[in-house]
Amino acid sequence: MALDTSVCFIKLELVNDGLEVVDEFDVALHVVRALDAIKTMIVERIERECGGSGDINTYMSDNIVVEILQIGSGGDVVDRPEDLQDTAEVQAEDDPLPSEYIDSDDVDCPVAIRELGEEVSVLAVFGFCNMLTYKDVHLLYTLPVIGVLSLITRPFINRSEIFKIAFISAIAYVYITTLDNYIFFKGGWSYVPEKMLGVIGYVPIEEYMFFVIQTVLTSLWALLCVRWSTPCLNFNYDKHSYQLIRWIPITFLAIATVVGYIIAIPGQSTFYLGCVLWWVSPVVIFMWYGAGNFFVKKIIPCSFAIVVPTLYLCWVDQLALKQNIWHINEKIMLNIIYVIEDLPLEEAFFFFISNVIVVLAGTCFDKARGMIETYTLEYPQRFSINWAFIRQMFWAFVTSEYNMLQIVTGDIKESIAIIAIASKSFTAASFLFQSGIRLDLIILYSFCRVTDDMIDNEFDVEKKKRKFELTNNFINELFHDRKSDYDVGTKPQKLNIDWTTYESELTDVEMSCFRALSRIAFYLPRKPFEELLAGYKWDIEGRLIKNEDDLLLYSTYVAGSVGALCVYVMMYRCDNDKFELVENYDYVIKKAYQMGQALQLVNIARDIVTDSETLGRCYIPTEYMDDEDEEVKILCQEKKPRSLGDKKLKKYSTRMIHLANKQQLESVDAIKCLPRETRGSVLATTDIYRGLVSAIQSSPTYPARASLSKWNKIVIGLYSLYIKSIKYVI
Ligand SMILES: CC(C)=CCC/C(C)=C/CC/C(C)=C/CC/C(C)=C/[C@@H]1[C@@H](COP(=O)(O)OP(=O)(O)O)[C@]1(C)CC/C=C(\C)CC/C=C(\C)CCC=C(C)C
Repeated sequence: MALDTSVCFIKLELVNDGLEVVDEFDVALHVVRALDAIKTMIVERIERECGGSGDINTYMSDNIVVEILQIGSGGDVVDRPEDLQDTAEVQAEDDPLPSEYIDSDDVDCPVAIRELGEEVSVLAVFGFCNMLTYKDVHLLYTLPVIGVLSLITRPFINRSEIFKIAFISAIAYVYITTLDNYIFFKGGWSYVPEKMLGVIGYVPIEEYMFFVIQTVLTSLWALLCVRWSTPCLNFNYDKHSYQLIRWIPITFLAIATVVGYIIAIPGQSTFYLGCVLWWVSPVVIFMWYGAGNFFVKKIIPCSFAIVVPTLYLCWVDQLALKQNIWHINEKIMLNIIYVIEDLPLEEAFFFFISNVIVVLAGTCFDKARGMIETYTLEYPQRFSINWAFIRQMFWAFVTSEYNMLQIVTGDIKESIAIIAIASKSFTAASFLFQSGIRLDLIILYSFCRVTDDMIDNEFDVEKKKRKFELTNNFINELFHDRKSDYDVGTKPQKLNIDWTTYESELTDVEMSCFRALSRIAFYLPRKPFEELLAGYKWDIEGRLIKNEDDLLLYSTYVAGSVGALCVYVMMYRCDNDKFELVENYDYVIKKAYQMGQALQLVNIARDIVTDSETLGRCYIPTEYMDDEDEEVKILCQEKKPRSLGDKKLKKYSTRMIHLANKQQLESVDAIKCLPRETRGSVLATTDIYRGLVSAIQSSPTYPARASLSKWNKIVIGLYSLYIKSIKYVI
């Protein structure tokens, strides 16, 4: 066995009123504690000499090996540490063993012990084998976990998340550094110098690294746990319960601060617990004030975000304690409860509470961002790393939701319900975007959906026309002050829309979608909405599609326009304000139109049968048909698409799919021009939708309404998000 031998001197003093052993040299004490043989011998010796009984805790260490070569007896003091500094063999040859020599079965290195009346001293040469250092703990147990989490969270990391993690790490660093130095200074923790890179103040360098490492690790994990819900769904508008949830925990935390301060007496068993309580509670009080209600609404994902890293870090800590990398002074702990072997309650509590702080700090950030994204009019600053935005974040954090208009969240809830029912694919895809983009895409989707349904599902032609007129008026009112087709605003403004006409003629759900759109319309251009309406008009008039130019024009109206609007959402809501100035903006918008066309072509290729059967519509270019009049009659009047036969239906759909593929191929590279954080998600969204192509083509007959299984959507989505997108993000 390869041994890295060292010499150390251990002094054990017998305290007069008992036989307590006081350590002066921590490292050596670890050795003593690690060795049953030494413990037994010392206790026997103490009992023989002093008539008392010793109580020395024993910790068997896997990686410290010791052989006891020499023991001083009575006044015969062995005082030659130099002799022992060489090697065990030299020591053994030079000095014949005294009678008290203890031969231990399971140790390899020499130890000499001497006694000085009431004082027992141990001179020990011990060896470390395969010993972990604090640096190794990071290299083996914390940094690889961060590496894995970074890979998993890569598509969801944006400037805002980086800013959040950096901000929390900086605060945690300053805050915990002070506490840690204080506890080390008061002797609460000690460490083995050989196992550290060095010390700054009272704290090892690796410990400073640990503050940041823990914050990053827990924040990345928390991101995976908590990012899936739209922030405004976690707002509490009930003032009474809001105040209870806010003040009851704050009262307890205030008491904990005072109690912690009182019991944090250096050298006492309550010192560690007291320090943690009085240091940590005030900061939790501050965060709970602004985000406690938000946290409670997300209690399940937040708990998961706290508990998993806490358990993991406890396990790593126990490992390090076992390896004697650091040591907690038993005198400053209650010493009653050990969570698991070697791990005292206070230590586990320290990890728990520090993770609570990290997750709660993230929640504060998410709540503030949620307020800003939901109440754009009240919080007009876009994300930017500057004082104006940070100030806005602070006000959004301290503001109680019940003081804000609840109808805003009500409208968003309606929009979420609409997308959830109408499209599983878009619902799933929406979760791939960060919360602000997700929210506005959902608002956009539901507006498009309800207006499209007004045309498709309304069988009374007059009513249909009236609803179209209302929508047209609404768009005109919304964009009346725009100077050009693609003119957009950068700051939200109060709108002068007379809602009474709409309220009397639209359903509640439609009203919600109209109101929700009106709140985000300031940064959207007018033209794509006009095109969308042109597409609806096409449908109302039952206009036929004569050729591929017509097909592309119709697709531009109903879907290209949507693609362009999606780009505006992503540009405005992304976490990079430079996107206002992107040079090739026109190019991206043109390509977004093309991508929209590609998806609409897939949609038409899939829905030949349902469009005919349910709506009496035909989007197949009539130039494809062998007998135009006959086939249009079958599809639009008789509504019997199957009578065309599978072969023909497949032929038409295949031609349209070819056109879709061409549009998709020509546009997909423009994804590179979108904000980085959205690229993977856009690719996944469009790929999931385009997955319908293989569903249509793999069916031997023309399917009624081809769809993808949930599993297939997941596989395509993950592949696009993690693998295919690499080309577009680097
Ligand atoms: C992730 C997410 C929530 C996205 C929302 C996108 C959005 C706002 C879609 C609107 C959909 C809609 C209802 C439009 C009305 C007209 C219509 C029916 C269009 C067809 C959509 C299909 O939806 P669905 O399957 O639910 O329709 P039916 O049940 O058949 O009635 C369309 C096929 C249009 C879809 C088009 C897009 C989502 C645009 C895609 C383009 C981009 C995201 C831009 C990419 C950018 C570059 C630079 C390439």
